[in-house]
Amino acid sequence: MSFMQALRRRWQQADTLVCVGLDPEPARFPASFAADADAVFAFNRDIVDATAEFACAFKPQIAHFAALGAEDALTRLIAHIHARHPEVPVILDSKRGDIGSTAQHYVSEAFDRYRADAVTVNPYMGRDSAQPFLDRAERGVVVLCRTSNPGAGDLQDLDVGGRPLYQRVAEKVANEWNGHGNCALVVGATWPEQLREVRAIVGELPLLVPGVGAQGGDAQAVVSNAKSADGTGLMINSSRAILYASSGDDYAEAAAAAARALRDDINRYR
Ligand SMILES: O=C(O)c1cc(=O)[nH]c(=O)n1[C@@H]1O[C@H](COP(=O)(O)O)[C@@H](O)[C@H]1O
Repeated sequence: MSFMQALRRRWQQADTLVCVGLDPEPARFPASFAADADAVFAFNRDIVDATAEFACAFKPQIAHFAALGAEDALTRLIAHIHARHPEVPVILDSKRGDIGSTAQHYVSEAFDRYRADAVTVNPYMGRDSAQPFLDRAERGVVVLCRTSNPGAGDLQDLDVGGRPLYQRVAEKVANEWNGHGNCALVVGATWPEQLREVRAIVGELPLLVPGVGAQGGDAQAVVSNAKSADGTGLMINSSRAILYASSGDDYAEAAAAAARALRDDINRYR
């Protein structure tokens, strides 16, 4: 099953638009992990098992693993998700983009080494840098459009022929890069107005929306501005607010409660 099929099925069957972000920071793990040599895997596994029923996708962020030399933990974590929660697709957040010959290696990294179902991609280098990802029709390609950070507008709002660059990115991806129907866009929850504009441009294209929780984005504003016509179309990501909901022994229950609360909050406005 392709990433897009799995995502749509998950939206319908589990009735959730929550993407659970997996951004390990060992300093924030509960004290019980201090002596665990495999803490990065074990903590994330527990979070995954506790939150899977509320998740339309999991999104491990690669730098959080690579900086710790924990690539092996990432490999095993994604394998664990596929084995135990095969209905929940995995988006590897690596924001790649390079000349085509190098991009091929990033494609292998995401899809063959880590076995992710989708990957985040930076469009700055243009179509040929994204093409090796786009060619893997069964995998998702989630392209940065209007990111959640305070400086997003520095480049993404630059005027390009009377329209901001991020709107051009949205148009290009929806109309030119999506030949295999495997594209999605990243638009931050911190920008409700831009979410509305992007939704108007891209029709039913799925949007990955990070920025609720720790970055302060508002779920109601996201849903009312950016849901698709059938009340889906969104992967609303929260990482730290779920992962570190409690630093006590109840970390897994607290993560599940946070994911459930976000799901319910989102569903109230769909
Ligand atoms: O591509 C992303 O996932 C992403 C894009 C963006 O515009 N903003 C953004 O925060 N992210 C990622 O989404 C996650 C947000 O984490 P929290 O702020 O803890 O929920 C991090 O892994 C970021 O790297």
